[in-house]
Amino acid sequence: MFLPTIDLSEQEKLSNAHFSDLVQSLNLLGDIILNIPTLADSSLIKKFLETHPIDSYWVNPIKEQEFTDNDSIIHLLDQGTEKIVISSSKILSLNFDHIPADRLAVSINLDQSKDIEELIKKLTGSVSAYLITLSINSSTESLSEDLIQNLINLTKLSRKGLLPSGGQTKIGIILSDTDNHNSSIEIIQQLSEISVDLVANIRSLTLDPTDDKGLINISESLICTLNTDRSDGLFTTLVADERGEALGIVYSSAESIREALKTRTGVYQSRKRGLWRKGATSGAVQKLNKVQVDCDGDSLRFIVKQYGPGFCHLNTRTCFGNGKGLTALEQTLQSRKESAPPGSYTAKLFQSPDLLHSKIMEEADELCSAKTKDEIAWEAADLIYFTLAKCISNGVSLADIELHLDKRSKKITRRPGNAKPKWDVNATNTDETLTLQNDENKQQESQTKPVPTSSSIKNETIKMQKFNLSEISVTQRTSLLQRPIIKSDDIIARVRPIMDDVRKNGDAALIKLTEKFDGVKLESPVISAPFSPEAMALDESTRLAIDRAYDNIYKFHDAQYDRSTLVVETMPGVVCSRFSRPIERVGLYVPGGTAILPSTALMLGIPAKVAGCKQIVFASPPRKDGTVVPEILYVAHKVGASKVVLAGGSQAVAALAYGTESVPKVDKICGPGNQYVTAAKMVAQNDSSALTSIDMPAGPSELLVIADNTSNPAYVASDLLSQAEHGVDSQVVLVAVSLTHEHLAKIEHEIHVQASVLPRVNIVSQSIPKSFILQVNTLEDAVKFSNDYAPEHLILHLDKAEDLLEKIENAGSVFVGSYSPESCGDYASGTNHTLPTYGYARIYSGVNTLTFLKHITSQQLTKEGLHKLGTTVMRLAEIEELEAHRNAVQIRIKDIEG
Ligand SMILES: NC(=O)c1ccc[n+]([C@@H]2O[C@H](COP(=O)([O-])OP(=O)(O)OC[C@H]3O[C@@H](n4cnc5c(N)ncnc54)[C@H](O)[C@@H]3O)[C@@H](O)[C@H]2O)c1
Ligand SMILES: N[C@H](CO)Cc1c[nH]c[nH+]1
Repeated sequence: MFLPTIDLSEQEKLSNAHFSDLVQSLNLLGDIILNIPTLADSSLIKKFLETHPIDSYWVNPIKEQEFTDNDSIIHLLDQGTEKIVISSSKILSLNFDHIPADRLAVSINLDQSKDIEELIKKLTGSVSAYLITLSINSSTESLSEDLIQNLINLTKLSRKGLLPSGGQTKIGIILSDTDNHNSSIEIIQQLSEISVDLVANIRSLTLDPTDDKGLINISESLICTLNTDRSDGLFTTLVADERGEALGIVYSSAESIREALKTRTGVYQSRKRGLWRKGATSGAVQKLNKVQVDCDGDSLRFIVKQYGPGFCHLNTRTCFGNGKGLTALEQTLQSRKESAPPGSYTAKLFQSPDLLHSKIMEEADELCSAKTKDEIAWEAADLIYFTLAKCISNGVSLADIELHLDKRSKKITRRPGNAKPKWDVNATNTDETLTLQNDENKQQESQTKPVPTSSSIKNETIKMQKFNLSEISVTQRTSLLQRPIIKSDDIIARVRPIMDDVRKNGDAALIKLTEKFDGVKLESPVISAPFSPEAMALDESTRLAIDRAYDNIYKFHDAQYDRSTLVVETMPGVVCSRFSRPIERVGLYVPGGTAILPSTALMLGIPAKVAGCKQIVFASPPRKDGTVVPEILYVAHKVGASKVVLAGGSQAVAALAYGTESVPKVDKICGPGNQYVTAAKMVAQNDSSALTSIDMPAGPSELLVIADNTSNPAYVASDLLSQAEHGVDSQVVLVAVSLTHEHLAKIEHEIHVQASVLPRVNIVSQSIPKSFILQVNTLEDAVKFSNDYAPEHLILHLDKAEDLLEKIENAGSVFVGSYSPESCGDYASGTNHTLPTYGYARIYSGVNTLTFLKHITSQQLTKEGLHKLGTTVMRLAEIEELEAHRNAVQIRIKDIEG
């Protein structure tokens, strides 16, 4: 057909209603070429598009191009230009290798180019269109046979293969005699037979069939290129919606095409009733968005926006029934927006932007944690539902979204794709970004990574997500109970080679890995007792605080140790007993990644000492100067530790499990830590050759608070923040029991205000939004949720909080009433702070004195006792067909009985 051009330097002159009308109709038919004088005049494009938003355009800088690099070309392509037209001389002198062929067109003047065949051969595969200027005699009615033959040769040459992304090279002919249009329809037809287009300026085009100024009629230009093998001469026409989904099949005639292009509505040719203006009687009218011709010119596709109940006369969306998937969801959401049945959840989402916000965040988070194919599809469906609800409530359709996607796909400059600091899961833990391969590069990267600062986040409200138990489904409740999935397999795959390295290469590996992960080059990885007084020197107040904490923790853990032997005579002459013995050698891990925790040294060292472990070895990541903090060394000294290993993560766990030249192998490894520490403990426990056990999985800190209207909002907020500050992966939960709106708002306000001034605001501003408030109506619901969640810490901010204790089934440690902040348990009241997380409180206890003990049973039978029990034992051995067992009793019984 033709490729229309518009000279943007003339747009002032052209801007009138007739011109706009023409532009809109040309936009229905395909690409429009925008001529600008030079690349420096690209502002003309912006100005034009502001008043004439067209879907797809090429840019043709028509004067000799003065650029020496192609930055301005890339900029235009990034902005949405479909193709840029470059002159043949420029395209050969500059390097356009990194611009896809699809986006480049070449202008060639046939009279001035000496060896056009050679040129086309050179450019094949690098460009997708040629605009060839021909000078022909203005009185020529049609193109000469020679010229046509010449063009056929060029066409064949330039279309030797298909383009890299499919399709064939486009060829447009610019006739240098632009003022003679009389013959143009014939020429268009001639050219279309060899699949070449005429390039025609908008000034030479018209929509008016009665126009006698010799202009080219747009509708006739289209019609003359179509062919049909139907006996009725009609063209099969596929009608599709804005997203390309087929609505039905109809027919078009020359007359209906003229009408459709003129009115820009769906007009077709009914085989029974003649010209058919779709929706004229039913109201289901169509706005015409595009008219496309198929690859061999015998059928059409009309892209339309369908109004009314649907395209089909049966009132369905399409002649093939109603849509499904995204289309159906969009329709449902749209109809809920217009009129929702009572109780509709979707309608509620439309009315509550906060709820919608929370759900989108929640679903995005769940999608990130999903692992299996099914889980991912399920979570993605949830996220799409809530995302589309947000779109529809704001008048955004799926087609609008797809338009953006298509626009983006045109960018040839790729964005770096980094996450914003707020969402960068590695932003606060530089260690996390390290991988086993390419560690050095990554380490540099992580050190320069921006971490959100208090000033960068102070404008955002730091708030938890909010749910109401009475409004969520059972599945949603279950998902609230889940912690972010631990990617055990991935992490285990990371820690195994580290552990193998330490196992094989001992101290050398430990020193190397400490340099790699903690950035410290050590001479020796171990400090041995007696520790130097200078290395554990403390100021008075610190020493007193540690001593006070030590005494309380010691007192409570000592009281747990029942040193007596349990003796039970199960029947006369049969005495069974049980006594405990300390585990001989224990390794105690004290975390030191995001915060150094001497309190953990107390929590692990004291019960080990109380139990009487003979060898206590601490491990903790060293400080940057290669030392360990004096507080940890002081505690190590107080509990009688023999060594402190200056290492963290999985390498420290491996050294304790297998031993190295300077680290003694231990029998049990205890202590909390990040995912690498936890995974390494699990690997060590499962390696029978290490013969090592562990305490439990003690991962990222957790807290659940149950609060009623008697609670103090400031206290509640302070408790939640105290655990949220541990790490970006900490999770805190507030179960609000019939809280008034005002009370809950006060707590939320306190959370934001207190969080904003914390030194670790960068951490809480990430962990708090991942945490949630659950509003419940009754205390029973609150306790049930808490028991199902099995939190590491549980705080009861309730009237008569102590009465609730008997109902608590699963929790690591409970804090009763408003004067029992969790921090007391973290440091000094006496209970242990190394507690099960991830819901393991269902099955594990926190660290206690028994953690460091094992129990041995013993028994002694008298002659009479054996005589009495003998027949029972022999019969059971007989049942199991274990003759030697039976015999060991019988041989004695025989003697006893003589
Ligand atoms: N559940 C409990 O009882 C309890 C008690 C105290 C602390 N905690 C938790 O313990 C955790 C402590 O974690 P942390 O990171 O601060 O200290 P950490 O000592 O557990 O881990 C730091 C070490 O991790 C290793 N590491 C880091 N990135 C690595 C990578 N990419 N590959 C291999 N190894 C890597 C390094 O060797 C580093 O020394 C926190 O989540 C905190 O909430 C839990
Ligand atoms: N709350 C942590 C256990 O999850 C322990 C701790 C150490 N220091 C402060 N707190």
